[in-house]
Amino acid sequence: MLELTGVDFGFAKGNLLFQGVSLTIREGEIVGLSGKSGTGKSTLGRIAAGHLNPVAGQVLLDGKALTPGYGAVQYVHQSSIFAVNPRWRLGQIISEAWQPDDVTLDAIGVSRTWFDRYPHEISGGELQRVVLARALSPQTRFLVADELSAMLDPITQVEIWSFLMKRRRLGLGILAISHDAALLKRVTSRQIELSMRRVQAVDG
Ligand SMILES: Nc1ncnc2c1ncn2[C@@H]1O[C@H](COP(=O)(O)OP(=O)(O)OP(=O)(O)O)[C@@H](O)[C@H]1O
Repeated sequence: MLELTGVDFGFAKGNLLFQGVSLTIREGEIVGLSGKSGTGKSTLGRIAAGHLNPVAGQVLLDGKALTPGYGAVQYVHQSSIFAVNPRWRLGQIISEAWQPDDVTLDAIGVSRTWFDRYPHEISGGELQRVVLARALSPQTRFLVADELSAMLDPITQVEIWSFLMKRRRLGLGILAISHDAALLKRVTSRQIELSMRRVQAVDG
């Protein structure tokens, strides 16, 4: 179980972006996170993945503090270009994490023919899929999917979410951050909304 308890965070001292945020994602659960632009959804997602430390509160994985560098919680952002080394070829970028099997690559829509190319030599949507493939190594137990499919065409979006829902049935927990209410309704079992300084349940 991935738990955030009483999390406060602010970029500037004395100016909190949000306060006392608690949320839980169980294995095999997809939780939706929505909220107005700038409320801190991506920031909360990065805290959940251990990329940022909260000012107060805790991030716990199975009741223990999240260990930096351990890949059990992966964060995939809408702007994948910032998440890759531009000097590395795509094959190297993916194999930094693991060697994905053909089933995973096909399901996500990643072609091995791209592996010799650099990040700027594929499209934004293709790069998004490469970053997702990299994030889904067998040791990944929770995925923070931050506007994961916003750059993708509707068919690819459906294919990727079908694959993620299969992985969910195998135990993957997902925090799905999105402005797309229809998508969240379709893929999540529970939704929460981040508004200034707090989080509240939308349903279930
Ligand atoms: N490194 C930073 N330093 C200072 N402020 C930051 C930094 N990163 C983000 N912010 C600010 O923190 C606030 C929350 O940003 P965040 O990206 O988490 O919001 P969001 O809810 O995900 O927004 P959106 O829906 O537009 O993606 C924004 O006002 C943003 O400008």
